[in-house]
Amino acid sequence: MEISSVGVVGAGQMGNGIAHVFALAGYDVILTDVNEAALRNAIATIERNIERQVSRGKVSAEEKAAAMARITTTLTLAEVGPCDLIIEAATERETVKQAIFEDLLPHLKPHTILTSNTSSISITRLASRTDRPEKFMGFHFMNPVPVMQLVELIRGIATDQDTWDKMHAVVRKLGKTAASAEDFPAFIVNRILMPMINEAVYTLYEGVGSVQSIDQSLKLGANHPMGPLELADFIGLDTCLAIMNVLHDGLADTKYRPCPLLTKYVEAGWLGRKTQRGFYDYRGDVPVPTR
Ligand SMILES: CC(=O)CC(=O)SCCNC(=O)CCNC(=O)[C@H](O)C(C)(C)COP(=O)(O)OP(=O)(O)OC[C@H]1O[C@@H](n2cnc3c(N)ncnc32)[C@H](O)[C@@H]1OP(=O)(O)O
Ligand SMILES: NC(=O)C1=CN([C@@H]2O[C@H](COP(=O)(O)OP(=O)(O)OC[C@H]3O[C@@H](n4cnc5c(N)ncnc54)[C@H](OP(=O)(O)O)[C@@H]3O)[C@@H](O)[C@H]2O)C=CC1
Repeated sequence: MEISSVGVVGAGQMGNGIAHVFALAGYDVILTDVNEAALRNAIATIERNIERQVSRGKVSAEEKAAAMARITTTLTLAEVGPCDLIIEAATERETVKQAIFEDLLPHLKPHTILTSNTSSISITRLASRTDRPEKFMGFHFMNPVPVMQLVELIRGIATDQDTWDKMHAVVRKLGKTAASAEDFPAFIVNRILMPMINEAVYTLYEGVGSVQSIDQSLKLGANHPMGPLELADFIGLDTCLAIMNVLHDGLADTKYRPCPLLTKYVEAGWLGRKTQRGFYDYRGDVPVPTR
């Protein structure tokens, strides 16, 4: 069956980016969240980001209007159940994701494919709690979704070939490129990226460099578009810590232990850009390092 309707659960920075690219590619999108303000902010963000593409001549005004008209929002999770494809993009916590899939089960169509945008959590374990582990896989977009070319596709132990092929076809229709990963903690991108970010936080914690010198070193010395601390703030420090914990627990190797300074920032509620404060303070005109 052709996929035409897509349900996106969680309207944070990833959920809004995912809704954006699917709507522009011609899919009907229903976006849901537990938080009404998150839904309102998501629509405003999508509008702004597509307008940016219009102003750069990448998208026409007609395409923008058609894409915006394809997105609806709801606070009722059950309403996304009948979609052909569901992408869960809620907070990086296994209990949250399990509860979402459990609540969705009675409302699904028999053919509905379930996916998670998780950065690190076991696809096989999430799938095993549903009635369709063969129609379940990891569908991992990169941030910012409208800009980044890669989508990591993760095969759970039970994912069948038809589901796998269908998601590859969806990635092609989005104009993006798929990378295949087996289901081990944090898959490929975050298995490599997050220990680097964590090491940057240790470098700060041990006083080897300041926020500014660490970020400048990787930007000018290794040609990274963002420094690792700037990138951590961009991803969300809660998400970075959650991924490190999955690596640490799942691979049982002390080389993945999260830096205590990262934990401290998260405990303070300084989660990066989304809360206006992290390794930088974003409340003024320009970001100011907090250490
Ligand atoms: C944690 C996980 O599970 C996995 C992850 O996602 S890890 C994080 C992966 N992401 C990264 O590593 C991002 C690293 N940073 C970058 O690549 C760049 O800094 C960046 C692309 C985010 C911004 O690039 P920049 O050159 O500083 O900014 P800017 O010039 O404003 O933007 C570049 C282009 O993207 C567009 N853009 C930026 N954000 C956008 C958005 N949200 N929506 C639409 N377009 C956007 C801009 O309009 C611009 O388009 P043109 O090329 O047509 O001019
Ligand atoms: N940030 C990144 O760079 C990337 C993140 N990811 C992954 O994407 C997912 C989302 O991350 P991100 O968008 O950054 O996180 P955000 O914190 O920006 O957004 C998460 C959203 O999910 C909402 N939410 C929480 N519980 C539920 C629920 N039960 N039902 C519906 N919505 C819920 C939150 O609401 P509230 O705020 O009220 O709790 C919030 O609006 C995570 O799994 C993350 O690991 C993947 C790639 C990159």
